[in-house]
Amino acid sequence: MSAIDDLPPLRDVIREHSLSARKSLGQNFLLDLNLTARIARAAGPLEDSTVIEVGPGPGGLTRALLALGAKRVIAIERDERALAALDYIAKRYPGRIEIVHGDAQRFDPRPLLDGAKAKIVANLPYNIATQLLVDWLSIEPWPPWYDMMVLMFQREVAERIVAHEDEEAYGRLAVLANWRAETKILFDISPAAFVPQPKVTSSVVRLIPRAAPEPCDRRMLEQVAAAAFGQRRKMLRQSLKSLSADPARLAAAAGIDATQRAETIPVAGFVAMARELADIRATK
Ligand SMILES: C[S@@+](CC[C@H](N)C(=O)[O-])C[C@H]1O[C@@H](n2cnc3c(N)ncnc32)[C@H](O)[C@@H]1O
Repeated sequence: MSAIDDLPPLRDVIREHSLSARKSLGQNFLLDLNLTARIARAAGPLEDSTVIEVGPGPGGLTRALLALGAKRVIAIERDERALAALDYIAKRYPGRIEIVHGDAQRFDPRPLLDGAKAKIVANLPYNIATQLLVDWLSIEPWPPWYDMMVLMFQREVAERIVAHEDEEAYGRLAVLANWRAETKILFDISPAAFVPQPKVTSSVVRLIPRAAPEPCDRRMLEQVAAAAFGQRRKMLRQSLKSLSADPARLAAAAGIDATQRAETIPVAGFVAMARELADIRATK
């Protein structure tokens, strides 16, 4: 019997289904059900929730979500071998889990949600984790179809998500993430908890989408952040040249001193510059 349910230990499931981890699928399995329960609990009370899980693998996190009362888990998995393995969970929690075979990068859960908000909870495959997050933060129209994300990343990526100005990890990802969501690193998980062990520590990050982020065109924001951080050691009057013939004026119109560098500008400053850029483009 396991720590959270009456199902077999994950090591037995992996052995029975020959689920040796594949690097190409970013597979590092978390076999400690106390830890998967800690991640599931970080998503708050689950009783009325529909949870989207990316990459359930042998099902450690899936089991925790269901044991803690998630009303429904929609799990999308690319690895066919894992689909067969997950059957034991479907039998234990009839009607509460839907397993979708496919690529999370092409998966739109909206038709399955009937307008209700979901939570995204996942130990993401590290090779596509950042891109998945950017896609979820770029959803239009905003607010999106989820009301919370609890996601595991490599520690270094987690730091780039939650960073603020004047911090080393501050960059394009933090601007997008903190513009659209409240972000927080909740706790770390050591490499020793995974099979196989990754080289680096992982962190669980919670993102709660803002209902009304400061209005601006997301693509303009991305362009300003890309130009400014593309030359992060340069002053804005230099780094924004690719966007505007008069970058000092663009910054000044947004209330920003163009002798500053990208890393010192808060998200609100990027938003103000994105609005000015949109105005300049509109009057051209
Ligand atoms: C880091 S493992 C996590 C497995 C499990 N949730 C756990 O915590 O032990 C990532 C999982 O994502 C799956 N995966 C990889 N690429 C995927 C994709 N594009 N779409 C859906 N699942 C994917 C892998 O097969 C693997 O099961």
